[in-house]
Amino acid sequence: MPERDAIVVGAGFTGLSAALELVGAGLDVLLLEARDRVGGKVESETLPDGTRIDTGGQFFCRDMSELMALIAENGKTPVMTHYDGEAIYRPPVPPQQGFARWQGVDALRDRMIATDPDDPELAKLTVADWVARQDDVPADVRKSFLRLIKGLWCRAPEEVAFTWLASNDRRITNTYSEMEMFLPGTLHALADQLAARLGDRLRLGTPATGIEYSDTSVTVIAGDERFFAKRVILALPPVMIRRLPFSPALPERLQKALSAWAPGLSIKLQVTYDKPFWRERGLSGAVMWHEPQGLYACDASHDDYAGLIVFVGGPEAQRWHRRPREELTTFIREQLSAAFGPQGGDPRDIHVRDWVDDPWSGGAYSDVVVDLDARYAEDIINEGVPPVHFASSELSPSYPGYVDGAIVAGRLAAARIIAATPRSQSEAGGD
Ligand SMILES: Cc1cc2nc3c(=O)[nH]c(=O)nc-3n(C[C@H](O)[C@H](O)[C@H](O)COP(=O)(O)OP(=O)(O)OC[C@H]3O[C@@H](n4cnc5c(N)ncnc54)[C@H](O)[C@@H]3O)c2cc1C
Repeated sequence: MPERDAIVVGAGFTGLSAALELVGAGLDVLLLEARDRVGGKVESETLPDGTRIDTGGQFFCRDMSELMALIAENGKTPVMTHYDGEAIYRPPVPPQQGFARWQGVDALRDRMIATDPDDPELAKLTVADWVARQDDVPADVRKSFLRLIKGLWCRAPEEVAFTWLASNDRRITNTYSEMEMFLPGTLHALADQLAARLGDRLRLGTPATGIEYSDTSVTVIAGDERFFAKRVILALPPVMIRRLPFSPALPERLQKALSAWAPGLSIKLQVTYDKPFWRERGLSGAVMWHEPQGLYACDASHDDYAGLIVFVGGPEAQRWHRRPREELTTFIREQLSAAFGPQGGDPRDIHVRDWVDDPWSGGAYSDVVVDLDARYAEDIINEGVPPVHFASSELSPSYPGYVDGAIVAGRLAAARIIAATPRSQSEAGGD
């Protein structure tokens, strides 16, 4: 049987970045993807008016250097997210009070980041436990912080492990808003462009259904087919890795590390209007909901397209996932009408992408650690069991949970394989 240097499973930004890096080093690589498209949690759809929209990952900022470089290399030009004007707070508060509240949330985040990772007092706390202990902080700031966790990490703060969140946040170092810009032609189009460089090294519609491994080789089973390689990178989020059967079974500590994670719960809605009417009223289009918790809206207009994105995260997303779609769109119309007046509740179109329990992503925006005993889960997964390697945005040393983190994680996993591959071999392969 022909044995490749490496197989990469999963063609999100992690897998695409890993595969391109390996090909660049001259290795013989095959990338297997379950879906009939690449991009993973970066995907797109076309609205009835012909506008292509990102229904998954979309935004970035100039601090995210790997993604910025990739965008530039691929000849794409970002547009700035429109933030001029006042944000709306729901229920309403005077803008200055709302701003002060968010400054308080930022300070609380800084306090979290500054905690000692080795403090045994913190080891068994959930995020909600830790916030409850910050009793010198005003109650509305603490509530907004919890709202942020639901909206950004898409799980109840009563579940999320505090030391994991603090460690995660230490690696998210942007000074500009992470939603500073986006690509008008979609970020997903960039994933397509990367995939095109792989040619027939990419196989779509080929879900891995099992992994067999020894010290020196790996077999990836995909239904009736078997693919052989010296090494494999499973470029999948932890919740998706643990669905795969391994033979022999993974070491117990690795199984425990993989089971420490829960998928995020999120729904992304794209609400299209005839024009960005809020701008005429001096509004930015951003809406921060204190209640219901886990909702956030921002302006996603560009060129001739006018629209808002509404994110629903955490328990609120779980609740709507179980209800009929029409009830969700009615609820969103009501929320936007309450925020912007009747025009807000009368959009031209509402597109809904529900990521809760997604069959190939598990959830979104990323997996989070909910096992309070799993302090070293990321290190253990990153070690892997060579020749089986693991990579995903969640496991990145920078911007975990973001597309930039996925690129970094994929390249790092590829670097481990390249380092372990004899030099003559990596020089002999490739294009
Ligand atoms: C709604 C939403 C909004 C987001 N917003 C942003 C944002 O604005 N900015 C930002 O930076 N990030 C954002 N993110 C997060 C970002 O998209 C992810 O962190 C990143 O794309 C993850 O990349 P990945 O390659 O690690 O994982 P994934 O994208 O999950 O890729 C894993 C791939 O593996 C495939 N797969 C799964 N199981 C198998 C199998 N058994 N066999 C073969 N293939 C398999 C999947 O189909 C998928 O293609 C958002 C995500 C979502 C969903």
